[in-house]
Amino acid sequence: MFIFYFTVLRLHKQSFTYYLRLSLVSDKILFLLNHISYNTGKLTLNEILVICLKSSRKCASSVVETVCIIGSGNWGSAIAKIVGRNVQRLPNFEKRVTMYVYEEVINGKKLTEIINETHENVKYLPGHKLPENVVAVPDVIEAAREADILIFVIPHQFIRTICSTLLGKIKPTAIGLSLIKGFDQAEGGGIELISHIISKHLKIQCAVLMGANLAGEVAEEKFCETTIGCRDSRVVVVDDEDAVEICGALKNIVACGAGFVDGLGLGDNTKAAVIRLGLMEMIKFVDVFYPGSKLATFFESCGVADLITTCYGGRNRKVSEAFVKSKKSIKQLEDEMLNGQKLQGPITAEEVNYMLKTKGMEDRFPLFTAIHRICIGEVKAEEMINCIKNHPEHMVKMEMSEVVEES
Ligand SMILES: NC(=O)C1=CN([C@@H]2O[C@H](COP(=O)(O)OP(=O)(O)OC[C@H]3O[C@@H](n4cnc5c(N)ncnc54)[C@H](O)[C@@H]3O)[C@@H](O)[C@H]2O)C=CC1
Ligand SMILES: O=C(CO)COP(=O)(O)O
Repeated sequence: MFIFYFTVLRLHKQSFTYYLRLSLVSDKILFLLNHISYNTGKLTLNEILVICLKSSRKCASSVVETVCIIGSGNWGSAIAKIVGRNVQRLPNFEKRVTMYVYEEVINGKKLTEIINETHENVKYLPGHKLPENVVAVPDVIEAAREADILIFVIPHQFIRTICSTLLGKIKPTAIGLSLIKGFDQAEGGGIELISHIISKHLKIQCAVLMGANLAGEVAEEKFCETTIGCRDSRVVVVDDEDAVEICGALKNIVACGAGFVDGLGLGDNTKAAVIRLGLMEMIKFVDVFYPGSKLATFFESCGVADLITTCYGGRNRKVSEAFVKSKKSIKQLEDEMLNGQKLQGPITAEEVNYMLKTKGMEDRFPLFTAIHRICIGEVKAEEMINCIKNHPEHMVKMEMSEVVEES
């Protein structure tokens, strides 16, 4: 198994050959991203992609690929806007894109009907028109049945149900791309990556896309980067796809910590400390449980950039701040503040804690542990201060300075 990953900021003419080579096997997922280099004045990803597609064997054999988006929340709808537009202007894609919508009734009318009539997801991405070729479908089997490319973008707690519904109902040749940030609990006290659940249950390859991608800003077509992790034996770069995905899940826990700090009014210096210590725990987590990953991955968009954007502009931060100020439960605030959107951080903290506790390793990840305990009301948010002050990262530094002084 091999992987490639890239940060879109690196796209410029010099790297063209490199991407051309990669695209021969990864063209299916690259088409998503043309918006990212929007307005850079450099060779855009879309330009590269169009040329790549023309050179690919797939194009020569004129295979037409069908895309299905499984999910229609805030991020799912933003992605649908981009994908719907790109398939219209790229060859070799079926123009009709299906989008699975978890049906609900809004002001007496089904959300799927509203989307198909007004081309707007009025609940999860209001104010943005979706392309007319994006069709909302309430039955996930019907939405996915004909798809060659399945883009998974639902809150992570629903992935197992969706996978069991889709089992045996999709094309065996389909490939997956997961945009889902989170984990699931594995039997015996561990965690399972969402892309692994998809691959294992549906028996398809599944790449991941993670990055500093607040959906609202992406929908507004503001510049952003992202990181793709993709296993494909014909692509040789680094074997770090798990780390890309784990970054996306863990940063949501740290964002809750940043929200607690905001709620306590502790200021930007303290928040920066939480972000830094959170990053250190993310690195250690991957080192301990997924050894062999590359430190460089944490400096891609999926790592430090996503951590920063979520700790400043994300929903996990926002609700966690309100949690401290209001004394209501996280669940209550999620329902009151997010209008159906779902938080991933508190459940991910619980999943991670389930594993750390089973393995007797809570002490080695004190920030993740404290954030979980605060989320479930076991300790007060003020505990964050002790946790930061006594974090083992400081102890390591002290020991090192003592050694220097002694010598
Ligand atoms: N919103 C953002 O800025 C970003 C989100 N993500 C990730 O994308 C994933 C999806 O998040 P969003 O699109 O933001 O969703 P969301 O939180 O905005 O919306 C929740 C979605 O879940 C659906 N839903 C509710 N109950 C369901 C059920 N029982 N089964 C299936 N679906 C159900 C709702 O209909 C809605 O579409 C998450 O893992 C999130 O971390 C990643 C990058 C950015
Ligand atoms: O993942 C995100 C941005 O990349 C969104 O984070 P929130 O779920 O905290 O809004």
